[in-house]
Amino acid sequence: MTANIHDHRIIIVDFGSQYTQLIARRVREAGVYCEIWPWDNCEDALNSQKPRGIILSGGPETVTGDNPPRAPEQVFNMGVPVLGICYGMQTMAAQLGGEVASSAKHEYGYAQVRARGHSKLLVDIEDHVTEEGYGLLDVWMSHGDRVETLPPGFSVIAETDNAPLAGIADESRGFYGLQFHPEVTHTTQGKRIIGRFLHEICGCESLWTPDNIIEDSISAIQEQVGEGKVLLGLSGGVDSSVVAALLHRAIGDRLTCIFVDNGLLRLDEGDQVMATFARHMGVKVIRVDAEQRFLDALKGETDPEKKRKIIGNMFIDIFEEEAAKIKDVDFLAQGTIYPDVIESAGAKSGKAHVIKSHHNVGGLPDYMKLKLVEPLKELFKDEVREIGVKLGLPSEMVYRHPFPGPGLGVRILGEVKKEYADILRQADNIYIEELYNFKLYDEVSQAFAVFLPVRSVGVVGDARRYEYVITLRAVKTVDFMTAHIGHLPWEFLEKVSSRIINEVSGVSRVAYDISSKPPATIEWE
Ligand SMILES: Nc1ncnc2c1ncn2[C@@H]1O[C@H](COP(=O)(O)OP(=O)(O)OP(=O)(O)O)[C@@H](O)[C@H]1O
Ligand SMILES: O=c1[nH]c(=O)c2[nH+]cn([C@@H]3O[C@H](COP(=O)(O)O)[C@@H](O)[C@H]3O)c2[nH]1
Ligand SMILES: NC(=O)CC[C@H](N)C(=O)O
Ligand SMILES: [Mg+2]
Repeated sequence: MTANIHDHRIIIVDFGSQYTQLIARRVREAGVYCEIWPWDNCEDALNSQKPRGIILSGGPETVTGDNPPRAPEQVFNMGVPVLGICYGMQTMAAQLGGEVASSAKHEYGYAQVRARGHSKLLVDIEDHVTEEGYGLLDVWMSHGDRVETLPPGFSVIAETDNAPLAGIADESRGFYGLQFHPEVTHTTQGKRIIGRFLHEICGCESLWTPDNIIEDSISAIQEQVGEGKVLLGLSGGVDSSVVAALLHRAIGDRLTCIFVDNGLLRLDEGDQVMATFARHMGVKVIRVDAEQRFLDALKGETDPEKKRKIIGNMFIDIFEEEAAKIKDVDFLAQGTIYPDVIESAGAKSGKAHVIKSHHNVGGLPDYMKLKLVEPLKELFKDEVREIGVKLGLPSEMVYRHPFPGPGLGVRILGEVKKEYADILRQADNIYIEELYNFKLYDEVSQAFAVFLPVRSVGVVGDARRYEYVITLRAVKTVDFMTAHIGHLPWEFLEKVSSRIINEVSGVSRVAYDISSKPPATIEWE
């Protein structure tokens, strides 16, 4: 590799836009590494990281309010190009001597922008061309304020009827502002505009590719770990599996994985994890069969929160016991990914995080003195998946729906019993198998069956049946914080229902969960 993949980097200064992560996604997709830093805590990062360009995000505040968020002055003194988007453009204009005002005309949604002049940013990028030869862009807007007077040195590069200054630039300094949002897909030329800024204006090369990411993380791990030994909790989920594959490449048999079979896994999951990692990839995996311990600990407990705590604590106990058996472990690896980092740093840290802390290995006590190895902490989930495939993991594993650490424990309502877990495993397996058969698995974000410990009357072969209920759940979501129900076709649901009732003894009825989140959650407990 000639240049280091982190050398060509962009810093995104976050003013609290809902789309800041999307900006980062677009920059990464264009092959350029970037980090998001909040506007009031980005100065050290700007000084130490030497970005090749800076993007100022949008945000909910108004530039004309009292004490509005500001970009640190150094943003404009570093000699690198700056792209301000929406609030980012407004604050750039205000800070550099222009004027911004709240407008009576708000623009939300679709708008058509006329490109003016021939700015480096927009030239030859257009959806349509007017008779006079102006380029027209179909864009997405979301603002109430607008730039009224240009700062000295700036000219207009785009306009709409409502915002005569919809794009501004001082090309001699490489400063650009866009009132519309190039990061959203509704702005059809958005990718090209961002690519233009990164490659032609900032001079960034596309170094952020899966192969380079892998090569770079491997050398980073080797440097950090030296001759040390690493322990990893392997669940068979996407993140820990990719960490295992990376660490295995980096340090070979100095990696030990611990896979805990808690009796709350999906059908044959334990065997699959062992087959993939231990047999095919040659990774050292210790399988701890702890089904009975988990079932004993859960016996009689019906409260969802208490069940989660019992499961989480048992994971930690088992981890500690196993770690103590291995000599000289110095590091503990975790599958922390970039959204976890952003969420825990941001003001709205929380929900997703609290949920995960129930079972996460992050709860290990301090006295273990293990240092953390987190090779995925700069990556988004889709980047993690891409490098997983490159590392040779089976794509069914990499593109699997997420599976919560407490597993079937939160999908068996009330008390957990082995009998219930066995029924649920079979029903869930039929559901997932048919999702693949009908090519619907990738159409939903997460799908699973739930066991309801109530009985319902049925009739089979003229005989009465009085058995349990299985509910099917499927959701579509981007971030799992909110979710729509999956619209699965009736013929599919009919097939799954009939197979479950016919093939799984102990089930007399199948229902479909039609609750979105909020107000329901994705898991039932
Ligand atoms: N059965 C298990 N055995 C060992 N470690 C586990 C087990 N279940 C969870 N863990 C640990 O807890 C971490 C968090 O679990 P989580 O489900 O969030 O991530 P994941 O399983 O790696 O990926 P995914 O989100 O795709 O399921 C895992 O990365 C793993 O280190
Ligand atoms: O690793 C995890 N440990 C947990 O304790 C946990 N609880 C819920 N989930 C997953 O998080 C997403 C949102 O779930 P909820 O809407 O039920 O909160 C869904 O994807 C859930 O499967 C968990 N994941
Ligand atoms: N999306 C934005 O960045 C909005 C900026 C500012 N709050 C406005 O309404 O104009
Ligand atoms: Mg998991």
